[in-house]
Amino acid sequence: MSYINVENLSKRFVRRGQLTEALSEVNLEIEQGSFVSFIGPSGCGKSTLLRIIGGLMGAEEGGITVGSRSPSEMQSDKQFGFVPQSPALFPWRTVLQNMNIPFEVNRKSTTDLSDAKGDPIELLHSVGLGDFMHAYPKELSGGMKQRVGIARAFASGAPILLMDEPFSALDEITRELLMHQLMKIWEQHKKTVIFVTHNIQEAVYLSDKVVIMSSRPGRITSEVHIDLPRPRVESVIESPEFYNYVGQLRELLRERW
Ligand SMILES: Nc1ncnc2c1ncn2[C@@H]1O[C@H](COP(=O)(O)OP(=O)(O)OP(=O)(O)O)[C@@H](O)[C@H]1O
Repeated sequence: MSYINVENLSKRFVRRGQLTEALSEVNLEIEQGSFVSFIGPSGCGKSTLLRIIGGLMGAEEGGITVGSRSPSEMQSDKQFGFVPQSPALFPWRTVLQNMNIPFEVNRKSTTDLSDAKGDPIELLHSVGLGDFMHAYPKELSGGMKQRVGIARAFASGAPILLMDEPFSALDEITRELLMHQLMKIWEQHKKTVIFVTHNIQEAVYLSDKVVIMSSRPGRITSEVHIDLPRPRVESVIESPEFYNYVGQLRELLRERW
C-alpha cells in the first residue's frame, strides 16, 4: 500500500442548477517522499483533486487515505503545507516573521523553530533571500514572494506539500530559477510533494511521476514515471532523455486536450 491512496474518487459540483462532473473514478497511488505533478487542460480537476487530498473538500464517492488516515484528520493535524499561486504574506511583518506563521498557527512559540524539520534562516538562504530576511513584502518582487512561500512550506514541518501552480504568475526566467531552487530544497528534505502545473518541462524536471488528466469529466488518463537521475542537475534539461519525456507528455496531452 502506498502512502497516499485515492480509490474510485468522484466529485460533482452543482452551481445555478448546472452539474459539473469535476472528477470521475480517479485512482491514484503516491509514494512517501516522492514528487508527483498533475498536468492537464484547464478545468480538468487538478486543483479539486489537490484540495480533496488535502482535506479541504469532500467527495461524493470513493475513498482516500493518507498514511492510513483520512485527509481531514491529516489536515487538522497540520500534516499538509499549501503553496498557492501567490503566497499569503502579512504586509506588516518582515520576511523572517512571515516564515513563522505556520508555527504560530500550530500554536507553537517561535522558540520551537529549532525543532522544526527545516531551519527558516537556512531555507531563506537556499532560495536566495539571505539578504532580504528583514525586508517587508512590499519590498519584494512576485518571484521573491513566491520563494518565501516555498521556503515557508519546507520550514513548516508538514510532511506533505500541496503546490497549486506556484510559478504560473512568474516570467519564464524567474520560473526556471525557482524550479531549480525548489528542486535543491526538495532533494535535501524529501517531503512528499504534489505539484499542479500547466508546464510540461517543469513537470518533467521536478517529478518522479507525472499524472496526466483530461476534462469532462476530469479523470486520470495516464501516468508517466520520470526516470531521470537524482539529484536532478540543471543540465539535465539539455539531455535527449529529458526531451524524450517532454515529447511523450506533449503527445499524451494532445490526444486528450
Ligand atoms: N467550488 C466550485 N463550485 C462549482 N464548480 C467548481 C468549483 N470548483 C471547481 N469547479 C469546477 O470543477 C471543474 C474543475 O475545476 P478545477 O479548478 O479543479 O480545475 P483545474 O484543472 O485546476 O483548472 P485550472 O487549470 O484552470 O486551474 C471546473 O469545471 C470548475 O468550474
